[in-house]
Amino acid sequence: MGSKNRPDRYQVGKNHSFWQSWLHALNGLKTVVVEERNMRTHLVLGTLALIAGWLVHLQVSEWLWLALAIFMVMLCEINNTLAENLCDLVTGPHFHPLAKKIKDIAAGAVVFAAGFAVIVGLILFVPKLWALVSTGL
Ligand SMILES: Nc1ncnc2c1ncn2[C@@H]1O[C@H](COP(=O)(O)OP(=O)(O)OP(=O)(O)O)[C@@H](O)[C@H]1O
Repeated sequence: MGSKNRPDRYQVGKNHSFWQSWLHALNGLKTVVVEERNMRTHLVLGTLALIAGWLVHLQVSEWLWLALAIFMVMLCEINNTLAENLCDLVTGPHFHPLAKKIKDIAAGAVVFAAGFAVIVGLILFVPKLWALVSTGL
């Protein structure tokens, strides 16, 4: 059955099972990836950071910091998408100062988390790259 004909297409009540909740949650994540270019950028950068971590043999605690940084950015981007969609639902195509405030704050949270990720990246990778360069010289 195509997605357009699924019985839950116009569902407004509670989910009937754990699996239905799970499917809707996965669908929400897919929507963020498909609709938000910034989320795809975060995914690419996060993957590159994981590959870099594997190349420089991060320790377990370092992997945890890296994972935290990546997840924080993505969580904030998901939240940002949520705020954008809620504002668009309420205001439609019209300007509203509160919509601007909400969207700008949600975007600010992404920048804040990205700043944390940059700091974590610098702390983890700069010493290892420095050690590689200095042993290579
Ligand atoms: N209805 C509105 N009323 C007032 N300002 C708005 C409204 N919609 C958008 N804006 C302003 O335009 C900016 C961009 O809008 P929006 O967040 O929808 O686009 P976006 O390109 O998806 O943003 P992002 O780069 O954060 O993902 C907002 O941060 C906000 O400043």
